[in-house]
Amino acid sequence: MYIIPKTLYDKVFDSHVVDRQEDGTCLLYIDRHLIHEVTSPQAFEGLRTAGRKARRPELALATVDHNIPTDSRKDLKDLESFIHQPDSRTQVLALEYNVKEFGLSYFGMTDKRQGIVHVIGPEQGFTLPATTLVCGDSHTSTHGAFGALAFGIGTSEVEHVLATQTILQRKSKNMRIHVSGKLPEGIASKDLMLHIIGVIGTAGGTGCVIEFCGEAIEALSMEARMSMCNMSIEAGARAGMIAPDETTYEYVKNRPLAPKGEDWEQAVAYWKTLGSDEGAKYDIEVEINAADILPTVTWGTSPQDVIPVNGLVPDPSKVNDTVRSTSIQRSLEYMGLEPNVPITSYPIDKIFIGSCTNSRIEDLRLAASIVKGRKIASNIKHAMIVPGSGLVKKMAEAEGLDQIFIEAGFDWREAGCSMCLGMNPDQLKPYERCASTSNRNFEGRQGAKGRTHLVSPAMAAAASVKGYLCNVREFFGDTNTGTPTVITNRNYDPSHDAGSVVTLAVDDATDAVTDSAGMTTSVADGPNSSTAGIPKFTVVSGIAAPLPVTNVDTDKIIPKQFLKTIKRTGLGKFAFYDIRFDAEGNELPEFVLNREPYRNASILVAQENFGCGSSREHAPWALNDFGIRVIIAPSFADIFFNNCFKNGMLPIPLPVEQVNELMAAAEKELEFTVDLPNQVIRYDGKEIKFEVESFRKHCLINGLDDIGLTLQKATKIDAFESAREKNFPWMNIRRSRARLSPSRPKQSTSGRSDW
Ligand SMILES: CC(C)[C@H](C(=O)O)[C@@H](O)C(=O)O
Ligand code: SF4
Repeated sequence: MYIIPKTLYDKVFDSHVVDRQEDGTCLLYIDRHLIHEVTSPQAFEGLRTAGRKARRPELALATVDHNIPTDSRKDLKDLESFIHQPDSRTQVLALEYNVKEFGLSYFGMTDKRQGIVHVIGPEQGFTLPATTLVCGDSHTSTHGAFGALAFGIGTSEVEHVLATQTILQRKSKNMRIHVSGKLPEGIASKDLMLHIIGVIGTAGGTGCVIEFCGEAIEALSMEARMSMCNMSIEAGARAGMIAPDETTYEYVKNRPLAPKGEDWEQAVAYWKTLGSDEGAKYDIEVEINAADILPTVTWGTSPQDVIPVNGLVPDPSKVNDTVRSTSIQRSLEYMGLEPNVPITSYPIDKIFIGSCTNSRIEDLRLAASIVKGRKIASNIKHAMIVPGSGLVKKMAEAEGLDQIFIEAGFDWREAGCSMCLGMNPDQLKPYERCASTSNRNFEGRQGAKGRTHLVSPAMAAAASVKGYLCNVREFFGDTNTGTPTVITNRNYDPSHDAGSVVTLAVDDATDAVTDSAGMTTSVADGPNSSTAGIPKFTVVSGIAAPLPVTNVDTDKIIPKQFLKTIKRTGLGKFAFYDIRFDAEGNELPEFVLNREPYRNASILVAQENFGCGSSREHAPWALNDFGIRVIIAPSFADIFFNNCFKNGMLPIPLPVEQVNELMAAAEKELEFTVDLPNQVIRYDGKEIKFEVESFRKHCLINGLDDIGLTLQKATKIDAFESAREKNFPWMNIRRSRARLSPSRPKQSTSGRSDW
């Protein structure tokens, strides 16, 4: 019998399908769910309002990371006095309240296992090969480094997963990025990934799951693989994946939540079958030669704006494409750069080593190996090291890395997202230039008018010493300063840390099943399976606003400071805040939505890759609240596209020529009618047909809440779960009553951090 060869992605996806509809929409089982304070309050509120419970609370792990200050916690008494920003505090307290009410495991601020969601998942062995893992966060792609299918979701989907332990998904395309050869000395996986994004562009992976493979990938450590998969989202992909191998098993083994004993043997035997089959088909293939990679930096305001560190700032006058040339011009103005000047000529003000891309122990070791025995340059105003988790911090301190950094002049911080997105006090001031190991260099990302250059940890460390972006490889041959020794102390084993020991009590298995079965009965029988929910969408007529800009990211649609709400409403007045208002809050007359008749637009016509970047559902909430119900563009970022449907909004992808026609009509202030039942846009006596998936159309027209629809399939989910428990016992997480986490702040109300 001929068996169709499958890719790694096909295998993991197919093994999680609970139900497949005729139009290809699948109900996928979710094995792991990470939760943080920013994208979850509205999801818990939704459950509460509908009287729903969390179906498998033990499969979720929550922590606080985005909002929290990274100041020393030595004097932390309570969250009220520690988190000064009221909205940030509210989100953190809301999570503490919610994890208790819904019975989820939680690492709060006094727990040393707290950290950035994408650092703590792998660290705890919560992330495992062959599993499906989601989080209301775009960088969930990080976990694909283990051969998991891991992707970011919106808040409505967080609610869906909590209620049903499943998610609605369509199969993405398979993309393979093969990296041959060996990475040259001093070149990190961050350089490689920035180079790849420069090659394929921020929309290059749209609609795809990327599999990274080849000699250079196999040689990477798990930390380095995580940095690559983490930034797959910056390449527009739904997820990034790397087939598990001995490096993976070695990393996972003995982690607190990793399978043990016989389960471990069974798990590894299964993981070994996951690699893509010989002859498996990929929709897109990209070949990269590792030897071509130089230390890479970004010069602009999109992660695709990369050059090798020895390169010159690009010259927009040399670019024929006018849209591209204007966008380069705008980025250069924002970044305060002159064309044709070496990127190394600009002094750097701040250094940020941290974020879910580069805050793991290996990143810190590399940075320490560069700054050891040196001092930061006099023009550096502030250099921060922000470990990704309390355990990374502890490990680094055990190795003496903190002392190396402190002696060099760095500020040694507590774990959190920190200056990666500036939702907390760590921010750039206007016009400050930062060498940052984070993943996004969008305008205002690290602070209003702040200027971000994305680099590897070694490059950030080198910039801290020189005071400007420089080639880290100079440090390798620099006899005055000595060759950096890479610190490779691997003796510290987090699984031996008392704070992270997990005992699996046999009787807990019964608890989990009873919980689950009890809940399923209640959701299937009670009012909780009601399907009424979102506003109905049939025909929308109105003014269409032209926004002829590519790569409109969700940071631009709704900047970070407005993500601190615990509601879904009221964001319309903040939509496009930074390009709609000046620093004093006055409207900028040139912005389209500030002009008549576009202030009353219900339709937006935009360009490629609309809604890229962060998974924040606040972006469609803000547009919806402003009055926009339809967005027309040549392409959309996956998570944003999904999020629109969950809110009764219709994103319409059309070929670029048709979008341009509509753009011209919108500029003439013509009214459009978008008729969903007939799938047609009418304007100026003309018609343009559009496609929409039949299930999504059905839900929009009838205003159906897909949680209610999914709950009607509870019997199928039950059957899938039972088979899974039997065939893959190692995938379960069973709570132990054995241990409570140490010292919690008084108001820390969570009760289930007790695996
Ligand atoms: C807050 C969250 C929705 C967001 C994301 O999805 O990426 C954040 O982590 C970011 O990096 O912008
Ligand atoms: S990208 Fe930045 S803000 Fe987002 S999860 Fe990672 S560290 Fe946090």
